[in-house]
Amino acid sequence: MNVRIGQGYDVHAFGEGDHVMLGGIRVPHDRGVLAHSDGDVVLHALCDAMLGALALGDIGLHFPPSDARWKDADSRTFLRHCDGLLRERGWRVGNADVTIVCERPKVGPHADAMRATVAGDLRVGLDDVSIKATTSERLGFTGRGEGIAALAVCLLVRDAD
Ligand SMILES: Nc1ccn([C@@H]2O[C@H](COP(=O)(O)O)[C@@H](O)[C@H]2O)c(=O)n1
Ligand SMILES: C[C@@]1(CO)OP(=O)(O)OP(=O)(O)OC[C@H]1O
Repeated sequence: MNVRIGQGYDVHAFGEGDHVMLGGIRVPHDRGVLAHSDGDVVLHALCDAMLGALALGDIGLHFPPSDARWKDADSRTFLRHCDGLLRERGWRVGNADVTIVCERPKVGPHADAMRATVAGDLRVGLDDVSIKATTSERLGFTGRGEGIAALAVCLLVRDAD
């Protein structure tokens, strides 16, 4: 079996709003995020990890913020598109691991719903997708509640020729 690995990172600032989209799930919060799309840092970091594993550029290359088509877009569209790019080259996600960094909202109660949504979109098993969270102990921009960040690592697999 052939393997490739990629990593991704994304940040969005908090702004006015009543929810944040994380891993395709609407998480109630007293803030929203500032973004061109729905601002889902989990899916953006994951897309970048998937694209990075095959050196296919990054999310901004495939979905430019200058393109009005992606205004308020559902980031699951990006995820499914990236999955298609991998699969048409013979690859699929082996497993992915995401860490969300924020003081709030509390991610734990929503993590399994996010995993199920992502696993469904990637057509992989639930156990192939990990989504977890940490605070930054009130340090830095996430610690001050100015924004939310996510880091993703993704292994791609392809059956040997
Ligand atoms: N936004 C968050 C942050 C953390 N968690 C959970 O709390 C645990 C403790 O966080 P520390 O930063 O103090 O280590 C963490 O392991 C997560 O399980 C969360 O759900 N949402
Ligand atoms: C997702 C895109 C879509 O235009 O815009 P944003 O929602 O602002 O998110 P970002 O993480 O900055 O990635 C760039 C863009 O591809």
